[in-house]
Amino acid sequence: MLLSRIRGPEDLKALSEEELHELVEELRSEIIRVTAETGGHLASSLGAVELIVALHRVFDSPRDRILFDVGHQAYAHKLLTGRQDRFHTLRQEGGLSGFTKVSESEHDAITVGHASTSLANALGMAVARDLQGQDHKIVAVIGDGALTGGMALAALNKIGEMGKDMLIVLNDNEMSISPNVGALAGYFKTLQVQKWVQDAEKLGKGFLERISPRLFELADRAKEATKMILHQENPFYAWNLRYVGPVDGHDLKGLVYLLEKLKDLSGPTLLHIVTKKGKGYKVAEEDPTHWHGASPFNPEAPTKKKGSYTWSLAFGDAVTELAEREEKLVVLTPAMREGSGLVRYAQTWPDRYLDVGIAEDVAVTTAAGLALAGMKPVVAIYSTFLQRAVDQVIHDVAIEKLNVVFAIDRAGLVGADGPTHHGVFDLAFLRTVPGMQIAAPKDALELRAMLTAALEQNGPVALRWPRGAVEPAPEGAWPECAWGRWEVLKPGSEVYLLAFGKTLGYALEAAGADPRVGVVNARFLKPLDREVLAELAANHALVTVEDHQLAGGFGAAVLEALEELGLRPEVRRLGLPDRFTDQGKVESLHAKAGIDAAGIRRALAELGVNVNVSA
Ligand SMILES: CC(=O)c1sc(CCOP(=O)(O)OP(=O)(O)O)c(C)[n+]1Cc1cnc(C)nc1N
Ligand SMILES: [Mg+2]
Repeated sequence: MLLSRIRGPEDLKALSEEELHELVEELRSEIIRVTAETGGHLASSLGAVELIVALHRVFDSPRDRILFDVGHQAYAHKLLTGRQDRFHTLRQEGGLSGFTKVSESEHDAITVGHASTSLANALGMAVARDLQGQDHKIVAVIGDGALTGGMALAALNKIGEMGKDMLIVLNDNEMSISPNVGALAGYFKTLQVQKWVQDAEKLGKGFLERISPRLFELADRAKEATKMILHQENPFYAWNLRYVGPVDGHDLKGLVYLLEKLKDLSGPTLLHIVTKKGKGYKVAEEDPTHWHGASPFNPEAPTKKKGSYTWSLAFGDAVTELAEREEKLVVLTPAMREGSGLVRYAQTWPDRYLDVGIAEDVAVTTAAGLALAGMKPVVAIYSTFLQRAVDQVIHDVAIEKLNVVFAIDRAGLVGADGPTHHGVFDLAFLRTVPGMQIAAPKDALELRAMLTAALEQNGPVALRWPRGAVEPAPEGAWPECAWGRWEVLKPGSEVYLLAFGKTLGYALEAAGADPRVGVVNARFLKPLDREVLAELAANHALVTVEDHQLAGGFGAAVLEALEELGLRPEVRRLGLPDRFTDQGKVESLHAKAGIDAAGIRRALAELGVNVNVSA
């Protein structure tokens, strides 16, 4: 295996052109083999293999800095930079990250997982290089999806003004997770007309010249004229970038040739390459959305396994039904149609569906505009990605008390994607916002009840639910919601478990049938149900449990309320400690954090209540 001879990118320099092509094939096979076991971002990484081989052939990492936006397409980069032996641990607890990570390798220039950060990082590194009199190269690889993010475009604006030496490679596969959206994506397609012209030119050049040099000359002029027209609108020129492309992102020889030519040019250059997401693996090429984030699969007979019914689908079914009778409902997503369970909704209500691209800030403020104009917007957004729009929540939605509903998916620890994707900070930044109401349904039926009630509130509402499976609610079921009220599910004589969201299951398991331990579905964090809290706190110890950072979370809110109520029961707070939680299976991460049933029982024991496990 040629790949096994590659201990680092320097080993690529000695390979022949033929060996480089052989290496590309071996990399693809290894990516498929391992991702089939671990799951991961298969299609994106398959599409970037030639580019990554060419980059490491031409540039000198780690002296030269190669940045990958999102970092999910960088499996070949990991394999070429000394991590083959650990590649099988990809996305596992204690294993390699699924993204680039500075602490993992000197070849990983940035720690990522959220999109659109590579260009500002590259700008900072270029300014630092020049201030320190260094002369290494800086390359940022950014996808067409990531380029829909505002911070990427804003960084381009500054990069163009400063004119710093760097190479930006736009990896254009016309895909985000679902097909890419936005005017730029449409424009890129027209530029690809050029690529088509180039390909046709390659085919027709000799033929035309033989037939009629005059005809060839006319065709050549027509091509140049087309390019001029296209280039005139080329926004990259407006950003003072040298634009090169579009070129075939799988033509290894052509890429190496171009990168050699471009690497020493002064100023910022944008190389636009066109790739096929999922390249080299038929099922992934045919359905790059499904194979974007692949679950473990049989590489010999890859099938699209029908997953379990999830919270995302429960939300998607609910809004799809609700839109029937709620004509002002509009659902927005920042590029997460599949992840937020919105495929059915988007097909059923296309006029009331908005995918704004990877632009969470735009999603929230567009929702504000919709609300100001009399509509009922629901922003479907992952907890971790909502972090991108905190100011928009405060400034554009909350100050005017707009009724925007935030349907927060992936709340809590999410597993293999690790610290860049865990949704564990939203309660802390949301509950400080005046007028924001926050709730977590215990099941799909309660989600429906809360969703309908949320759309009638005066002001913003955040509903949050975890990644994972849930029992479906009966179609057409729209129960009432006792808004703001907690639900005592089990009485207890000595202590009450106040569980928020996902941890309710653990609390019920921990309490078992022990008569001393009560369990509350503390489904409202803001407003807290102070009436029930005061009643329970009067003569019981309390244990709060949440799948969120302890700092600023549900337990903190309970402590603050107890202080305001002048009550001092014994309290234990269970949640995530003040550090980032690494990747791993969610159940294992919950056990490590002590928010599972065993952890809750340990807290009960500290309070003198040893639950009989067999009870
Ligand atoms: C991994 C992850 O969370 C991905 S990968 C991806 C599509 C990126 O498209 P791009 O064209 O840049 O790359 P491609 O896959 O090669 O086509 C999205 C939207 N996400 C979710 C997402 C959403 N929002 C933000 C801020 N960051 C991320 N990472
Ligand atoms: Mg893309």
